[in-house]
Amino acid sequence: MYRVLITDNLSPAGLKVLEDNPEIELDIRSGLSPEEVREALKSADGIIIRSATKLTEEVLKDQPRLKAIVRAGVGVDNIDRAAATREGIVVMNTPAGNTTSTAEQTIALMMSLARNIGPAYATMKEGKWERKKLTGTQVAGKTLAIIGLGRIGLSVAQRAQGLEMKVIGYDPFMSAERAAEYGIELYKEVDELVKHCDFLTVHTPLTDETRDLINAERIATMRPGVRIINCARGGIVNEDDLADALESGKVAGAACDVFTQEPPENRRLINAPNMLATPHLGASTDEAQEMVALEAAEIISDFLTKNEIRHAINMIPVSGAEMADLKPHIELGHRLGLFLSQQTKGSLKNVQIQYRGEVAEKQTKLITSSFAAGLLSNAFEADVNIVNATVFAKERGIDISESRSTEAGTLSTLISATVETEDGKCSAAGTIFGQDFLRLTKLDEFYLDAYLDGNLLIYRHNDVPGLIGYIGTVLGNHNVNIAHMALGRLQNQPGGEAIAVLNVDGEVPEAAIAEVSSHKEVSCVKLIKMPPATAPLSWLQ
Ligand SMILES: NC(=O)C1=CN([C@@H]2O[C@H](COP(=O)(O)OP(=O)(O)OC[C@H]3O[C@@H](n4cnc5c(N)ncnc54)[C@H](O)[C@@H]3O)[C@@H](O)[C@H]2O)C=CC1
Ligand SMILES: O=C(O)C(=O)COP(=O)(O)O
Repeated sequence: MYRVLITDNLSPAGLKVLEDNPEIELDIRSGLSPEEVREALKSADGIIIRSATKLTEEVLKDQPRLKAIVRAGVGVDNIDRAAATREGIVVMNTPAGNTTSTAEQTIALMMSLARNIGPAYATMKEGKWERKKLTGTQVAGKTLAIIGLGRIGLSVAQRAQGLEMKVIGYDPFMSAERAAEYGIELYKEVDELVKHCDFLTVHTPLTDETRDLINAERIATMRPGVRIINCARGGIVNEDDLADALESGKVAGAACDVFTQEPPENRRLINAPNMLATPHLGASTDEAQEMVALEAAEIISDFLTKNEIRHAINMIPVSGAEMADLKPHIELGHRLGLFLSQQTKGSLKNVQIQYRGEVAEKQTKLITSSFAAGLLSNAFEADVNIVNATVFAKERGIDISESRSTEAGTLSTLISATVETEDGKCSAAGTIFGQDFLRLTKLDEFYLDAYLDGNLLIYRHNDVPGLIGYIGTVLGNHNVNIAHMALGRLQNQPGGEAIAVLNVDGEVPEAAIAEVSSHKEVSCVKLIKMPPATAPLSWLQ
């Protein structure tokens, strides 16, 4: 049974999907302190949040059970993404469900600013009738500047065009041709754009580049009487600079749905003249909430029960069907990594992985991550998995590169890995027989056909008669049963160097290893421990 924690208000439609899933148990709590969220997460496989719950590094640290965070909405700035990745937790969101509602909120705020709806209502409540003072401005024929032409920005553009506004925009990731298809005149510089508008709205995420994007310097270059709207994230428009500009009258009106601190304790901006504020209501419609809740519920269920990764922020997305197809390859990658971690000595420098044949057409990045997880799994106390392994490798200066060729060799699929340490190089290659029989097909320069599970006794030897009998007798004397044996000869030639990989049942006593090593034709004896064939990866069930 998977346990899903929900700490923010989620629409009943989404809750029902989860309640109806027999594999999921819900833990719904709200108003938790960060410490309480941390405690509650200890017994959760996944969590669904909106913008109120803050998943900081402290909250996410040491949460071995937690596998996924789903944000029922767009913004993930309340989640420490780097910390989640390090802890091996997948972060996913529901990007499209609240686009229309947030665009409508932006238009509603723009119209309210244009027609002084806020002060008109407030003064009426006070018993006043101030018609002249509250004369507004028409939006038709005016220019709206949109910064950030993503889902919401474009949706605002379409609506504004319906209101007969001219729309200009800035987005470094949008081409002028594509902007033109939406009837938007694209500016190359934000500094130029802000000079040419009557209304300005921001629809970017909050990043290092967008923090304080609208500041005193840029406001100074704007048309007098410009009106500014922020329905994206607090901090994209500098709050103090906006308050100054409202007080001076340079900005005729501003509307914010989002704030650097929510709820805002600093009331200066809220109390500034001609300021309209709403408490982060962009996505708060029945329709948007139902859509994001349903999608969040599906995402967490499909992730936990089918390994599907949808709308991931810190990983490559993969559908359930793709994951089912990838599963044996991910297992093989992991086992090759685990195998090589025990074969090599000295600190790791770099790793090269080569994908050949059918596997080269798949999401090899995930297989590489899985290989890295296997390679590093014995090196860390923390759980190393497909989400965090390459981050750990990078942090340790281990360079992992991959190459692909769809041209098949003798095997239809082949994953080969070479690990270089300060002590030298070691390589191994593997394939999949049938659906999911994993095989080691090459070890250094020796071709063979060995299992990749259980206890493997490996030794190098000279290819002489009688050796197999000797090894069998030694192991037999120590009550060790041989389940499978694979031999590989250098260039497949008799009488030269050879390697043996023996699958043995149970442990091999030190004395047996010493006896095998003592044979004059034998060298490099090693016992490698692999998981049983039937043990799936804990993060891939
Ligand atoms: N008020 C509310 O309740 C809601 C707020 N939001 C917020 O609205 C914002 C936009 O959301 P979506 O349109 O869904 O995201 P999106 O990812 O579709 O669009 C963001 C756009 O910003 C652009 N961008 C990134 N850096 C930029 C920069 N430095 N300058 C100009 N453009 C830049 C990107 O190229 C992209 O086109 C997000 O911050 C999101 O958190 C979203 C939903 C509800
Ligand atoms: O989706 C977003 O980015 C939002 O800002 C909506 O936030 P909410 O889910 O309403 O707390």
